[in-house]
Parts: sequence; structure tokens; C-alpha cells
Amino acid sequence: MPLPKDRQLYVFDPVALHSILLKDQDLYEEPPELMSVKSLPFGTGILSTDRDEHACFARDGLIAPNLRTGPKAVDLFPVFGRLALELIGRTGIQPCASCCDPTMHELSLFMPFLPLIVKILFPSFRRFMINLVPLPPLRRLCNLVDTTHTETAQLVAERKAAIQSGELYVKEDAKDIMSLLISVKSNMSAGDAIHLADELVASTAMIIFAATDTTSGALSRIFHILALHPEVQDKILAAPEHLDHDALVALPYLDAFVREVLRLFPPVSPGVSRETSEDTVLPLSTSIVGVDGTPMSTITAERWMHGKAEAATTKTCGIYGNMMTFIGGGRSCIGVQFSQLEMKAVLCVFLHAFTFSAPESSIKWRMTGAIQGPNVDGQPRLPIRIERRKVE
Ligand code: HEM
Repeated sequence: MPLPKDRQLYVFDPVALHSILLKDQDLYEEPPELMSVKSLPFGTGILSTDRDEHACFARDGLIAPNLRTGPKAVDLFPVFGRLALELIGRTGIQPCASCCDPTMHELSLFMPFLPLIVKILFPSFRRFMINLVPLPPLRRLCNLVDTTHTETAQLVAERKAAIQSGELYVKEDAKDIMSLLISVKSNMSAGDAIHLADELVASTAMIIFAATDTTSGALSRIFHILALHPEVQDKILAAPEHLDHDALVALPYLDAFVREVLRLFPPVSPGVSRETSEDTVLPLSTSIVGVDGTPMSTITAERWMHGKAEAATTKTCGIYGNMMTFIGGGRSCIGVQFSQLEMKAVLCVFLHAFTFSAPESSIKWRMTGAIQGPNVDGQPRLPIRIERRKVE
């Protein structure tokens, strides 16, 4: 039986997490409030679908900075934001177009009411009502959503027209996700095609959202650490500036450095919510003592159910190792390889051109919404001293 909303289990035991995210993931659903938060701004896509629809998305594979010569303190935070957007734009959808996580966070007070609002109000009436509410964060979110939707819909339409007119021959010319999807599904019925267009717009907007602030937060942290540790810059510099995919992923020191920064400083809030859909037994790696003093080797949904959990076959619950930076299981991050590849490419190119040194101002790391970002005197900034590398 699901626990009442005011009674939640905070779980960090690796065997329990393995059960929740992988082994018994069908019993643990994302709470409806969270689904509504993800679907309302973008439409229905991979982030906001329930178990069955999510499996379809997974099966179908759905889906510069102004650095001058001479030492200079540059705020790298907006640079990495634009860079991450550009990179997902070029590879995910080609020419690109927002960031709404902090704004959504400001509206989190309304989260518990969202499933009901979604259930009882028709979308156009919902939007009519929302337009009447004079809350600045809500107005900002509506503008962000409208802009993202308009631009994404235009991109989908243009790409479709180019493919249909033969201007873009997908197999040879386009390697981005959007073009490939349009071409794979081009033989479908008119009804399905309309549904696909909506899905594509929603999924493209979601991928932009999921790929941008996460990667720019990770890049910001990486360059902050590099600025504090020049010896690491020198070690990475041993790799050539331009490498192909296989050579880039095979560099052991670069790989170890990126993974360790991601493990120590996860850019996304290291926590996910799940609700049990039926009674279950949660296995634990080590016994704990209950509030009544009873030792427990498992947690049962009902105290009087003395079920025995199956012995756990593995203790690994993340995408790799026990690192939860990209979560694990069916809803884990689809950009895990892509994001690490882009960060490695950025590192090689930037480190061959510049040296980065410790900032004068003290940089603090804060959560803005679900994402960690650098902050100086209450403002989102990453001032790092940058100098053009001397050519030997
Ligand atoms: C360092 C960079 C990144 C980090 C730390 C990260 C982290 C995460 C995390 C923790 C989740 C699970 C969220 C949850 O369940 O509440 C997630 C989901 C997701 N990520 Fe990433 N991500 C990164 C980059 C990317 C990139 C580059 C893309 C796109 C190419 C991407 C696409 C997605 C998508 C589509 C999901 C939803 C998957 C699903 O619900 O099935 N992410 N990411």
C-alpha cells in the first residue's frame, strides 16, 4: 500500500535502490505530481510518460564565448549554458533554439494540485485560466514554454518538408535524432503522423531541457576544479586537441577525471521520488533497527507482512558502479554517453587553447531548481581567469 504523502522513506541503501530502480522498477512509479510537472510545460514525451508509454519511447529510440588574448577573468557560466545548448542543438536537432528549471522550482508550491488540474481541466481552458493568474514566475514559465514550443514546432515542420522534398536525404545528410525519427516514421497514417508531430515537438523540447542546464552545470564544475588544479590541466593536455570518437572515449586519465567530478559533484539533485503501486518488500544490504528496536533485514510495506525479500543478485544500482549521477534503471539518463563525450571534447579543445586559473572571487555552489550552479554574491556566475596558451 502506498505510504501517505506525509510519510516517505528516504532510501540510500544500494540494495534497496537496486530493487527500486532496476529489479522491481515496475512496482515503483514516479508520483503523479512529478509527471504533471514534466508534461505540462512540454507536452507528452519521454520524461512524462507512464510505464507502458515510456517503454515505447525507449524501444523506438526516441528519441562562443568571446575569449581574447591576455589574462582575463571571464564569467564562464553563461558560456557553458550556450555551449551545451549549441551542442545538443547540433547533434539532437541541428540548428538550435531555453532554460526553465529554476522557474519551475519557484512554482513548486503548486505541484501537489497539478494532477487534479490536469485531470479536470481541458488544455485550452487550463491555459485560459493560467493566463488570468498574475504571478511573475508563472508568466515567465508560460513565455519560455511558448517560445520553446513555437521554435521546436517550426524546426520539426522545416525538417519534415526538407525530407519530403528530397532536399535532405536523411541517411547521408542528417545524423540528428529529429531527422532520423521523421524519416523512420514517414510511412505512417495521417492520424499517427499528427500524433507523432506532437510527440516530436514535446520530445525535442524535453531533450533541450534535459541536456542543457545539466551539461553546462557539469562543465562549470569541471572548469572550476581545473582552475584550482593546474597540474590536472597539464595531464589532460597530453592528449591531442582533435580526436575522433573512439580515441576520445579511450583516454584513461580524461575519462577518470570526468567520471570522478560527476561522482563527487552530481549536477542534478541526487534524489528521485517513487510511489509503490502495490505491496512489496524492500531488500537492504545491511540490517537496520526499527523505531521499536526490532532489527530488520528488509522493509515491508505493511509491518505485519513477514515476507522474505529475494537475495539481491547485484549491489550495483547506477548506470555504472553505484554512481547515481545519471540515476539507474528504466528511467535513467539517455544522455549519459553523449554528455561525457561532449565534455571530453570541450576539455581537449579548451585546454589546448587556454590556461585556466583560480578565480579571485569565492565561488559557492547552490541548487537552483534541481540543478547545481556556481554563484558569486548571490548571482549565478563562474568568474575564471583565462590566458591564451603560448604556442611552443
Ligand atoms: C552531465 C550531464 C547530465 C546529467 C548529470 C544528467 C542527469 C540525469 C538524471 C539524474 C536523470 C533522471 C531524472 C529523474 O528521473 O528525475 C536524467 C534523465 C534524462 N536525461 Fe539526463 N543528464 C545529463 C545530460 C543529458 C543529456 C546531454 C541528454 C540528452 C541528450 C539527457 C537526456 C535525458 C532524458 C531524456 C532523461 C529522461 C529519461 C527518462 O525519463 O526515461 N541528459 N538525466
